[in-house]
Amino acid sequence: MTERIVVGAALVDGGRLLAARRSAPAELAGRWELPGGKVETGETPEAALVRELREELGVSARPGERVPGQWPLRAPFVLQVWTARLLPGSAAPAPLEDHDALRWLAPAEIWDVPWLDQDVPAVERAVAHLGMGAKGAHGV
Ligand SMILES: Nc1nc2c([nH]c(=O)n2[C@H]2C[C@H](O)[C@@H](COP(=O)(O)OP(=O)(O)OP(=O)(O)O)O2)c(=O)[nH]1
Repeated sequence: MTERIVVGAALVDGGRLLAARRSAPAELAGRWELPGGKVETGETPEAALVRELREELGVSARPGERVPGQWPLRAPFVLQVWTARLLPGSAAPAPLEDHDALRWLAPAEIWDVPWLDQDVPAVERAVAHLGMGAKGAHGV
């Protein structure tokens, strides 16, 4: 089966990472994820990221670099993560679709939310990549 990419944004502003709580489907609702979504045919992951952040959060964002690695989701999907920043003049993020809460997490708060299980390694890598690791914060 051909792999399909879900892009997740490690959206950072003021040294904090945005986490979004899913409102659907039932098996994912209440858990936290990196905002994003499926890359469509003919679309680059970066373009998908910008589109999804506009649709889901109402923001104007620019993608940064890819966080190395990819993480398996329900087949055929795999999660890839890009860093992202809000463009000057962007609206503040709002949970317009798919989510019912948003939080900007400071480094010491990254593990305060129940991330989707499959997102945990991706968030770990993103946080390390961004230099946001808080000593002793995870699993202690
Ligand atoms: N956006 C996002 N989706 C994730 C993450 N982790 C994870 O397991 N998923 C799953 C949830 C969904 O089954 C799938 C992404 O689909 P989605 O519903 O967000 O994407 P979409 O907006 O393109 O949705 P669709 O209407 O085309 O189905 O990947 C994550 O960190 N971010």
